Amino acid sequence: MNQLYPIFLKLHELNVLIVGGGFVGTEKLHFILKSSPEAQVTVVSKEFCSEFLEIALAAKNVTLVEDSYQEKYLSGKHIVIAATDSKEVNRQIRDESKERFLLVNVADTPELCDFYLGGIVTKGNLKVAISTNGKSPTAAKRIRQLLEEVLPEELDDLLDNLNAYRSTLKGDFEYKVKAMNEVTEGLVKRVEV
Ligand SMILES: C[C@@]1(CC(=O)O)c2cc3[nH]c(cc4nc(cc5[nH]c(cc(n2)[C@H]1CCC(=O)O)[C@@](C)(CC(=O)O)[C@@H]5CCC(=O)O)C(CC(=O)O)=C4CCC(=O)O)c(CCC(=O)O)c3CC(=O)O
Ligand SMILES: NC(=O)C1=CN([C@@H]2O[C@H](COP(=O)(O)OP(=O)(O)OC[C@H]3O[C@@H](n4cnc5c(N)ncnc54)[C@H](O)[C@@H]3O)[C@@H](O)[C@H]2O)C=CC1
Repeated sequence: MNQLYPIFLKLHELNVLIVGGGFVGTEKLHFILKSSPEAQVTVVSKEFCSEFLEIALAAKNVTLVEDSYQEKYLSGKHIVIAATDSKEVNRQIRDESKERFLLVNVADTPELCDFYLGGIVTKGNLKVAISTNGKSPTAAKRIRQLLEEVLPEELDDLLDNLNAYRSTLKGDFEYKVKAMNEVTEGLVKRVEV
């Protein structure tokens, strides 16, 4: 059983540190920005690969620091992603993050992660996050691609309409729950064949 608990973070209001601007750092930044284009991210790396720079420089709130990792870079951060190619440096980042009670992801070592990044599908206001419990990141990618294709764009109109209806409802909480459940009943009804 997958016992991870997903939460939806306001990365445009939190400070993320990524250490390592190579292949893995690029992948992580790409998917963070795809889901949260205004995420506030600082990236510390000895060097940055060209794909990384392309993505980072086009983003709104990404700050680059060309340096070796030092503990001082944890200051003011909420979330840390260690993506260097050195196990020792990744371990140091993890240990120093834990001392500060920061949430940390070590891309190459699931056992050292407080959280995993997942496959993410966004359709307007709807967001679906996919986790395979670290069993197969490639499966998470494929399921993400599948859902991106099958979930209709109109789902966002549905959410807008439901939100408009919700704000017209007068009455107590119980009444609102009943009204919202009634109007959405058709969404989960099996189609009779
Ligand atoms: C545990 C986790 C920790 C974390 O990184 O957060 C982790 C760990 C590792 N990934 C590895 C490899 C690959 N990762 C991907 C892709 C993705 N990896 C992502 C998440 C996660 N990867 C977390 C678990 C998520 C879950 O529960 O499923 C995704 C979903 C999200 C994201 O990265 O943003 C993103 C797809 C995004 C998308 O497309 O939507 C591909 C495929 C590809 O790139 O095409 C490969 C190559 C093929 C393969 O190995 O499967 C390795 C081996 C490294 C080595 O051998 O050196 C490890 C380490 C290990 O498992 O030991
Ligand atoms: N979780 C995932 O999705 C995946 C994880 N991995 C693992 O991730 C690790 C990183 O691999 P790559 O990104 O391909 O390596 P890479 O060599 O492309 O990038 C490493 C980056 O870390 C930087 N760096 C190294 N030491 C540093 C230090 N002390 N301070 C700051 N920056 C430093 C380098 O300058 C470079 O930019 C590998 O151990 C690999 O096994 C690999 C593939 C997928």
